[in-house]
Amino acid sequence: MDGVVDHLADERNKAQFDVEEMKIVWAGSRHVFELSDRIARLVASDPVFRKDNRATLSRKDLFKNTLRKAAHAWKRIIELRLSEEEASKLRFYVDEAAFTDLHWGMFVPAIKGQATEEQQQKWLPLAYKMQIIGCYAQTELGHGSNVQGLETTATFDPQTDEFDIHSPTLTSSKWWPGGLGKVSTHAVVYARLITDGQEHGVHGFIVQLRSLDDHLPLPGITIGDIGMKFGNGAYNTMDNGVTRNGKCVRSNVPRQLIYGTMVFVRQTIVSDASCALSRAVCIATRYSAVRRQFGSQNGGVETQVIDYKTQQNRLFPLLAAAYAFRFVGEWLKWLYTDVTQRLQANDFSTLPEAHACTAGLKSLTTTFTADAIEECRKLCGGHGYLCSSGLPELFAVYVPACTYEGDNVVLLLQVARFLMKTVSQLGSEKKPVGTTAYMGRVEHLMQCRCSVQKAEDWLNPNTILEAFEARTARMSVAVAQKLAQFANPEEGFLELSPNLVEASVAHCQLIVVSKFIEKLQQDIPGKGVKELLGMLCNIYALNILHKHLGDFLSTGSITPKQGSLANDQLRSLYSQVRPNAIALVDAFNYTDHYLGSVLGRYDGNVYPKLYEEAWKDPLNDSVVPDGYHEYIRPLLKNQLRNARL
Ligand SMILES: CCCCCCCCCC/C=C\CCCCCCCC(=O)SCCNC(=O)CCNC(=O)[C@H](O)C(C)(C)COP(=O)(O)OP(=O)(O)OC[C@H]1O[C@@H](n2cnc3c(N)ncnc32)[C@H](O)[C@@H]1OP(=O)(O)O
Ligand SMILES: Cc1cc2nc3c(=O)[nH]c(=O)nc-3n(C[C@H](O)[C@H](O)[C@H](O)COP(=O)(O)OP(=O)(O)OC[C@H]3O[C@@H](n4cnc5c(N)ncnc54)[C@H](O)[C@@H]3O)c2cc1C
Repeated sequence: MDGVVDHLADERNKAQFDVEEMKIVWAGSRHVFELSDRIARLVASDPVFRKDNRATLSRKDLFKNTLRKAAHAWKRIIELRLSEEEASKLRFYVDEAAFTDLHWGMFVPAIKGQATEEQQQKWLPLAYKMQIIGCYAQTELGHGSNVQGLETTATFDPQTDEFDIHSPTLTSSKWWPGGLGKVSTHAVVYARLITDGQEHGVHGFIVQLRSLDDHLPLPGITIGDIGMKFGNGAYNTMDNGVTRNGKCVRSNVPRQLIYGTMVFVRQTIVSDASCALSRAVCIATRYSAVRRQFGSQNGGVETQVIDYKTQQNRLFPLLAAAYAFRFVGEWLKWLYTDVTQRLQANDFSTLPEAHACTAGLKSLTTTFTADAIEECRKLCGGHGYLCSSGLPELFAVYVPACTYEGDNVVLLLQVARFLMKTVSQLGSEKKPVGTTAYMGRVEHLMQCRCSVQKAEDWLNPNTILEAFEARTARMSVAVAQKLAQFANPEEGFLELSPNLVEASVAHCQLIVVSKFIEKLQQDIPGKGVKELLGMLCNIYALNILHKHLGDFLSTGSITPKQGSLANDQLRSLYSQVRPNAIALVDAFNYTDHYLGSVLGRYDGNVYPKLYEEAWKDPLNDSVVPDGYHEYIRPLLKNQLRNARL
């Protein structure tokens, strides 16, 4: 910040905690912090990675621009001999959805997780060196959620020792896979395996799509892009493909390993939610401290909008959620590592819980984050609607996360099945463990009473936990009892699906709250860091309690008076967090390049930069617009003539 006026300096001076230590907590470790910081600066200082007005580029220019950046990123990765961790951070900070996300995020993990040793030895070195580019081709025009309903077939031909991959209908065309449309040379294609005329369910097959010489589709394969998507720039940097297939190579793995890839990808999506959410919150918080409206006394300065309690009530729960999602993401990563080690040893016992946790938390965090980005846009008033705020593009890129890698409602229904199974096994030999261990105390949770008598009693983590556990246990048992009244359980499941989804949401919220509380039990160094995190944890939990008061009251988990005290405590927490708000978003350590927002600039110098940015719009290239002579001038002349008549 040398030589630059910091308009947010007063705000930064108010902080009551050690921001540098909080940066380490946010990053996860000093090593990750230092690595991220170095790579973020490297990307920000490279002119090729500049984010040149993506919103105003044509689809073709946008796409070519993305190819250019992806090629440059790879060049830098090779030149600088970056490690896998550094390379992945570099792609993250380049911040442009591209085929590489799918190559590294799905194609490589699918091979690692599902291919045999021999197949890995053949394909992984090629993929690691990007001598082939891969995508993940599961979804078809006719089926996405219903994986068992996929129509593409893979028929083994013993004569040629090959699989014949066939899309027999229009609806069996692979439709949506990222990177497939224009770039990928290979794909992991999901198809129904047929051998000796017998079906063996859906499996993944590595298929070469394009020639490695001239990039033309191989014989029998038709490929293209599926067309423009939501938002002008945004996700349109990505080619999403449609293809109908011919022949291929081979694979045959247990079904559970296919599941392992989905568990992995959903886990990364949860971590990504905390990134997208913190980015939007950083923009809205900094701008809320810069923006002033009303409240001027005797010609003095007006009130910073961040000081309005309504602004705090909308913004601070989002800030708290960013931290909450960060910590639950860390835990989920641990869970994934654990389940992977078990799968490798043929132990599938923890897979159902890992599936329920990743599916549920993917759903909870992406739904919340998509809504929160839009809320941040509104928190920035009119200027939030400008592309230069960074928020419209962030929303457009982010919102499909509610759909891809499993529609969020479909995923919550998976959690519901797991919950119902857990409830049905209560009282049997099989004791609930892990995230459902609380169900083991169901008798207590069905009748316990919340002890809160005054607002501060809500600061006790055990009180919060028990209220959340009681709410979830009671909702789950109530819906299980209703289900039991149906002669046909599947019919009951369909009929009661809205209640089941609500119970699943409650269960997932409980996981996030409990993982935040567990985080606070760790040794966290730095002046005031733990205290601030404690406040954020309480805001996260009490805001949910306030927003879902109906659940807590209807299950009798708390009384109306206790609900009202929780809200009083929330307001008090907002006042305590307020002086720390800017420092709490500084702890994300985002560069201005990554934020891509005039409103969220580190130095808070918003107005001159907004003005400058506006003049860069191509519409301002000429003072008199194109079309004046054709459409405006004749109109004005006609009006003149009419007026004279
Ligand atoms: C690229 C990496 C992502 C990085 C994120 C960061 C992003 C940053 C920038 C963003 C920019 C670009 C990135 C773009 C990324 C886009 C990626 C998108 C990729 C895709 O969308 S790929 C397609 C994904 N498709 C789905 O997820 C389909 C959803 N459907 C299903 O998962 C399932 O079929 C189901 C609905 C869950 C189940 O259906 P069904 O009832 O038919 O059940 P099954 O017969 O299949 O199963 C029965 C049995 O199995 C259990 N089970 C199901 N799934 C799993 C699992 N995953 N793991 C473990 N167990 C599973 C199920 O519970 C049943 O058990 P039971 O018999 O009851 O005991
Ligand atoms: C940007 C983007 C990128 C993608 N990338 C890839 C990729 O790389 N590879 C790939 O293979 N796929 C990809 N997809 C596809 C994606 O995985 C699917 O779109 C997703 O799984 C949802 O499936 P669907 O489209 O069939 O939705 P549908 O299942 O048709 O959903 C439509 C509606 O029906 C509801 N619904 C469906 N089933 C049920 C049920 N059982 N009970 C209650 N309600 C139900 C849903 O909640 C939703 O409201 C991508 C999609 C997008 C948007």
